Amino acid sequence: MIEVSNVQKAFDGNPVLKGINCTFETGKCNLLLGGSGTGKSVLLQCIVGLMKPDIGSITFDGTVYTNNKVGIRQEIRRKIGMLFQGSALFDSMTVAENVAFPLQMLTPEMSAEERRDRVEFCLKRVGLENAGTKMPAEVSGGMKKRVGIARAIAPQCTYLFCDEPNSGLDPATSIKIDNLIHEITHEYNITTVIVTHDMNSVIEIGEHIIFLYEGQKLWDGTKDEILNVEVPELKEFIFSSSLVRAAKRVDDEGGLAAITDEQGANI
Ligand SMILES: Nc1ncnc2c1ncn2[C@@H]1O[C@H](COP(=O)(O)OP(=O)(O)OP(=O)(O)O)[C@@H](O)[C@H]1O
Repeated sequence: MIEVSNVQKAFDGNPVLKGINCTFETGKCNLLLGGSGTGKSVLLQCIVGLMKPDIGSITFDGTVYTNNKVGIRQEIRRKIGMLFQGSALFDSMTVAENVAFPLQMLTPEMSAEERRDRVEFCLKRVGLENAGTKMPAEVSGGMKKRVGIARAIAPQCTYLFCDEPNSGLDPATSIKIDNLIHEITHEYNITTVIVTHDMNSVIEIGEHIIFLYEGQKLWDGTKDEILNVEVPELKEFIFSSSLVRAAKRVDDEGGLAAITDEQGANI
C-alpha cells in the first residue's frame, strides 16, 4: 500500500497540489482520475521520487520515502516499475534488449542466462513471445505498450505506475492493455497506480478511483460507486466523457445507430 499524506506542491507560488491525502491499495488497479492540469502527473512524479513535495510525506508499505536516507529511497525505487505515456522504448535496441535493460541496471548480479530467461518469460506474459528480435519501429502502438509493461515488470516490481496507458491507442487495443495491467496486478499482487482521464478504463478496471480536481482529492471510491456520486465536479467530468455522452444518446434516441460523435458522425 502507498500512503500519501498532506502532499503539497507549488511552482513559482502557484499551488498545484493542495494537501493530497490518499492511499493506493495493494493488489488493485488504483486510478488517478481527473481532467487536464489537475495535478495528476505532478502527484505521480512526487510519488515515484522524480519531484520533491514542498510539504507532506509518501509511505511505501510502511516505509517513509520522502526525506528518508538515500539507501532506503533507492531500495524503494528498485521496486518501482514504470510504464511511460509514449512507451519510451530505446529505438536503437531490440524489443528483448529493451526488456533486459532494467535488469542490467538493477540486478547486475544476474547471469546472462537468467536475464535471457526472465526477458523470455516477461515477453511471453504480455503475449510477445515472438517479437524479441524486432526493433521498436517495427511494432504497433499496442505492442509497444506491451513491451513497456514487460520492461516494467521484468525486475519483479512491487509497485507499477502507468502514465495514461491508453494514449494513442484505439478503443479495442485500449481495453486489451487495461485488462493486461489488471491481470498482472492481481497475478503478482502489485500496487498499481494508473493516471488516466479515460472513462472506459474507469468502467473496465477501476477498482479504486481517486478523483483529483484543481490539486485536491474530491472523491475516492470504486467503479460501482462512481456513476451515482453527488460531487458536482466529478459528475461534470463523467458526463462530459465521450463514452457517457454516447451512451446517453443511445438511451435518449434508442439503438446503436444513435451512437454518434460530437459532430454527429457515426462512431
Ligand atoms: N515543472 C513544472 N513547472 C511549472 N509548472 C508545472 C510543472 N509541472 C506541472 N506544472 C503545472 O502544474 C499543473 C498540473 O500539471 P499536471 O501535468 O500535473 O496536470 P495533469 O493533471 O497531469 O494534466 P494532463 O492530463 O493534461 O497531463 C499545470 O498547471 C502545469 O502547468
